[in-house]
Amino acid sequence: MVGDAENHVAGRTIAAIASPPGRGGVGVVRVSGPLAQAIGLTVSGRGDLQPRYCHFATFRDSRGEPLDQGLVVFFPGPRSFTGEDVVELHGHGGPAVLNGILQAAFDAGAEAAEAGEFTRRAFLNDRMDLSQAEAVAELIEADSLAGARAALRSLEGEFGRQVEQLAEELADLRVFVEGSLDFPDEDVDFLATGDVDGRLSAVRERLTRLRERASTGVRLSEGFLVVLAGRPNAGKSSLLNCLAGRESAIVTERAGTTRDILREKVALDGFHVELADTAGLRETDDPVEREGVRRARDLVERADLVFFLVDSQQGWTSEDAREWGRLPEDRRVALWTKADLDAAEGAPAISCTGEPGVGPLEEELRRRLPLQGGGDALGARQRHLEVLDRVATELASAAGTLQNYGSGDLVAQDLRRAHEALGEITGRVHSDDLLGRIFATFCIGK
Ligand SMILES: Nc1nc2c(c(=O)[nH]1)N(C=O)[C@@H](CNc1ccc(C(=O)N[C@@H](CCC(=O)O)C(=O)O)cc1)CN2
Ligand SMILES: Nc1nc2c(ncn2[C@@H]2O[C@H](COP(=O)(O)OP(=O)(O)OP(=O)(O)O)[C@@H](O)[C@H]2O)c(=O)[nH]1
Ligand SMILES: [Mg+2]
Repeated sequence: MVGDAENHVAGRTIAAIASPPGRGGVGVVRVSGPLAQAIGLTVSGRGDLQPRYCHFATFRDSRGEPLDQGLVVFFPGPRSFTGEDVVELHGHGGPAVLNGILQAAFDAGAEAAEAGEFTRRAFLNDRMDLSQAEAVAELIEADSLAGARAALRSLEGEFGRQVEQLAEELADLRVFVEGSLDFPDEDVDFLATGDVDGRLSAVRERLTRLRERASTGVRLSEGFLVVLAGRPNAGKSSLLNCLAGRESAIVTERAGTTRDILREKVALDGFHVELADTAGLRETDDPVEREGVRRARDLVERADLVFFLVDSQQGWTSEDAREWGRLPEDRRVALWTKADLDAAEGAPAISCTGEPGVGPLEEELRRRLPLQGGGDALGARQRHLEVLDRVATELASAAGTLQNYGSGDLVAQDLRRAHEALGEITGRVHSDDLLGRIFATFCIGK
């Protein structure tokens, strides 16, 4: 299905509390759809609403009982967030008041908005493409300024424009390659004359660059998972506490203290790093500890980085060697602990209680995690990376075929698939199912 406004008949008028639950200075009930203006008039008791103007009013319920003093704003479509008539009722930010105002809007003809429905309407009414709609959610979810900036770049349309540009270049290439298929008997090698090869490499390079910017954006919002693993008593929980700056995990001199996974978030260069303390790795008959070890091994598989802690007083044992061997090779870093007690060599050494502190661990984090590139990151989601990877695979296949003087048909097919996949990012090509999955993750009122 192709996303255009005709597909969307805005019959229903929707309403929801747009501000977060809880209490705040001000709270907003937002209404969108054909009845918005009438609802604004009814709830505010006013005779008229000047477009895009803040009116002071007393909001009343359907029996005429006063609910709140507030401000009402009317945005006639299409110059509104959703592209439809929108009314905002700004009241005091408490649950009783806002639920009362929302109920008054329902009584005047509105229906409850679904999660993300305002933004979904903005998309369906061509106010924004899908990457922008998703950036709205990224922006709201951002809890670092770097993450918010990346989301804003995408909200302003930067991601969508980059994708569209790639799509146009692919469209040109397709036209050329498909055109050449109509002259199979010509002597001239059409694919060679049009520099299809060169143009394709240029597109692939831009795609790689875009993938990097989007992947940094995903990282900014999702952060990194760093697992502290090691044999019992290595000092994992002490390290977690020290990095978190609070006594999060129980620390004792007994081996096998930790069983559950404990998580603490820290910030590093604008990125979130989630540190996970785990049960000491060993074979044991204790069923509780065994479950802890199982969970630790599971988590290691999902980690971006695993620190394997080794007690420098104990030295590197055969058990350490065995556990180290089970860790993912490309994501493991050995770390001597308790360096205040014993000088260790070979791997970076840290101490939670004395010299050299935990600086060497931070150095390793900076060395091993891709923390750079935040400056031009684009707010994006895992879904976008998957699409870009699919596009890259198709284009790699096209390039391979070209290099081997393979059939133009195959090249055309790969280009078509790549081109179509790109459309899933901006929503040029979308299904109701895709929209359903995307907007279900939004909050009500967004
Ligand atoms: N009170 C309030 N604050 C808000 C929002 C809102 O809906 N209400 N937003 C909701 O997310 C964000 C702002 N986004 C908005 C985007 C477009 C339009 C809008 O009316 N656009 C018209 C007019 C543009 C103009 O005058 O330049 C348009 O695009 O035609 C409004 C809000 C953040 N702050
Ligand atoms: N001197 C010194 N002692 C430490 C340091 N880190 C941990 N310890 C001690 O080592 C012992 C074990 O520390 P934990 O942090 O509980 O070790 P763990 O790896 O979490 O152990 P399990 O949960 O049993 O797997 C405790 O007595 C800590 O006080 C350190 O940097 N210096
Ligand atoms: Mg522990």
